[in-house]
Amino acid sequence: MADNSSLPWVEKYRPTEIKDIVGNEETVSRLESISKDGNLPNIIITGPPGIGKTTSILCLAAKLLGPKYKEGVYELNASDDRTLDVVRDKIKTFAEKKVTLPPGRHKIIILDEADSMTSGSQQALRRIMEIHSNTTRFALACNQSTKIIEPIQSRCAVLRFTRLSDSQILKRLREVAAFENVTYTDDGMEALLFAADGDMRQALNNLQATYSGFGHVNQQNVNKVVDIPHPTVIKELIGACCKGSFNEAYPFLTKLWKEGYSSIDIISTLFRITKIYAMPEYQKLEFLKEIGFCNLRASSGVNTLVQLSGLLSRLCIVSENMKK
Ligand SMILES: Nc1ncnc2c1ncn2[C@@H]1O[C@H](COP(=O)(O)OP(=O)(O)OP(=O)(O)O)[C@@H](O)[C@H]1O
Repeated sequence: MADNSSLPWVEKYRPTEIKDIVGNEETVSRLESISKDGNLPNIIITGPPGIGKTTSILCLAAKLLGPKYKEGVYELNASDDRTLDVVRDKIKTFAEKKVTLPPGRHKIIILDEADSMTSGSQQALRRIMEIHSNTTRFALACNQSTKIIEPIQSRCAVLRFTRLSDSQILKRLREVAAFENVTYTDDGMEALLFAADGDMRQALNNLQATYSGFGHVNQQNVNKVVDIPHPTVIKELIGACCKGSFNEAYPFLTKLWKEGYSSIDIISTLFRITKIYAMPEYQKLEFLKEIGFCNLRASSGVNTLVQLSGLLSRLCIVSENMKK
């Protein structure tokens, strides 16, 4: 057996069979039926990063082609050159190559992050797709299907993946932790889930980074590894705003600012924690509204400490008004 002890855990624990893919049950069951009847259409799998899109395609290709996988699959990753010439050249050459496959099976071309390809490359792809439809199928993974040109979209079955739930990620983290003899606390796992925000790759990477850096996974160690504003600091900040105390809230903001977090980092963590923070419904709605406006300004380029301070003051005013 190959020694895979030095592999990153995301690779070591990458599912090799469709049934082991966590979450997105409906889409995964469609892949399962494609793998059984063997009738693979051209497909686009779309959704946020780190949730199993590429893994699903690899599992499907392995199931469909079995021992012919090496000969019958051509994978071009985002890190490979995928300029117009390469698409015309390499992909076309593979599509034209004669490979003897089991009856009813097709060669498969896998393109990761297909939405990062230029529209010229995509146009070339579309032609190849058309010409070689008898022998070759395409499986494209992307974050945004809208960035794939219409003519390709209309030739493909589009399968959507969504972020994984905390409980789905937690179950997987526990399994991996057990295999790797990782000791952890519940708050350590919670911190991993919060930082991952539905991204399994991120969760596994942070689990491994925390364990290899500190030998134990607890909240404190996870927060040293993950690069998001410290949730405890944000909670304290929200608590101070709920009391209507700007003077108490402001030092938490300047602490995060000095640590180098951007407005968007701070606002998005503020948003996620406010959503689950225990406070009266009306106050939460007002907080979320203000955070939304601030996010709008920050994403249109107005991302100064003054803006964020203004947000704090508005949150405090909401809380003060509620006391009346
Ligand atoms: N649904 C899942 N079930 C089990 N493991 C998963 C799942 N999603 C992600 N992983 C783990 O995360 C790693 C990365 O997953 P994958 O490459 O499939 O993500 P992706 O959705 O294609 O992301 P990207 O859009 O960034 O390419 C896998 O090797 C696997 O270890």
